[in-house]
Amino acid sequence: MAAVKEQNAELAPSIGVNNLSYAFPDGSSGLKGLTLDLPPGSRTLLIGANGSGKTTLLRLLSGKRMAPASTISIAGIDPFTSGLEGVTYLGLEWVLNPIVRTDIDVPTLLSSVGGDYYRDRRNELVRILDIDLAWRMHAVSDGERRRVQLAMGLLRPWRVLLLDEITVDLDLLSRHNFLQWLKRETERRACTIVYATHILDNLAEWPSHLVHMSLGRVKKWGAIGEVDGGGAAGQVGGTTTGNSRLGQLVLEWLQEDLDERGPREGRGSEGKTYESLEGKGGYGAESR
Ligand SMILES: Nc1ncnc2c1ncn2[C@@H]1O[C@H](COP(=O)(O)OP(=O)(O)OP(=O)(O)O)[C@@H](O)[C@H]1O
Repeated sequence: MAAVKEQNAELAPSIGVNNLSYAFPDGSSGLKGLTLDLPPGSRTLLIGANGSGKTTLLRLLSGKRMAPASTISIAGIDPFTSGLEGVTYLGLEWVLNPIVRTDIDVPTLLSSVGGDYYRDRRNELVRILDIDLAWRMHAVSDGERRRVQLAMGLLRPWRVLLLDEITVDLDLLSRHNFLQWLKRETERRACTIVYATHILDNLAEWPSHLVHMSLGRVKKWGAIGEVDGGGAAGQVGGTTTGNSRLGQLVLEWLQEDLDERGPREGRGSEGKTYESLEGKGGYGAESR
């Protein structure tokens, strides 16, 4: 198992940033002299105040904004000039896509982004994100909608995932399960994650690297433990602060609620699962 993890980590893309400065079209300065070297298979948390430049950096890494030549390389390739395959950026624009507010059902939506092809991933994401296949998207809550969006965005097996806080609508247990799934992805596949977030609950064991951004600069970065002298895990999500103790308590409450509810099958959701739909000759059955 350890050997598999190491092999996956070696094959995953590295992310390099070399003295990157960026000015917005209006001339204002966005980033100043950033240098980073995030290793293959790493899970990096981008930490910084509102306006510190996290989104700007992620958009540059994704190739959505053009960085000066030779300042960014992903697996050795400039993402803007070479249009890298396998880089998934999930941020605000993606969240605002109107399709997920129309009167459309979940299986059709997932099918439209390759769900029938990536069947195992689709079923796993539906389970991990606790999605009800009977939902219609014009009549779900914000968090339910976000879960379906996440399943859509993560379905294709990305090699680099750039997440700009898109878990704000998830309840504590859903977010916890989602973050654990992301961690497993980096352990079983060759992939690398950069995640900008303000929500540090349940993240103690998650990151391999931290980047601290302030006013368009990187103030500190490195492997967790090097950056903070080994203290961040306790502060971020351990049992040393009142906030994380509260987080733990809420997590347990939600888990109890879920346990009381039991599995979806047989309660109010028409008993729908992908397995049952396929068994009844429903979605995707003919392509089996
Ligand atoms: N298109 C733009 N033109 C000019 N300035 C911009 C533009 N977009 C963002 N900025 C400015 O750049 C700075 C960095 O913004 P950015 O969105 O990268 O911050 P952030 O760290 O992601 O913040 P948050 O935590 O609030 O999401 C901010 O001060 C913002 O006002």
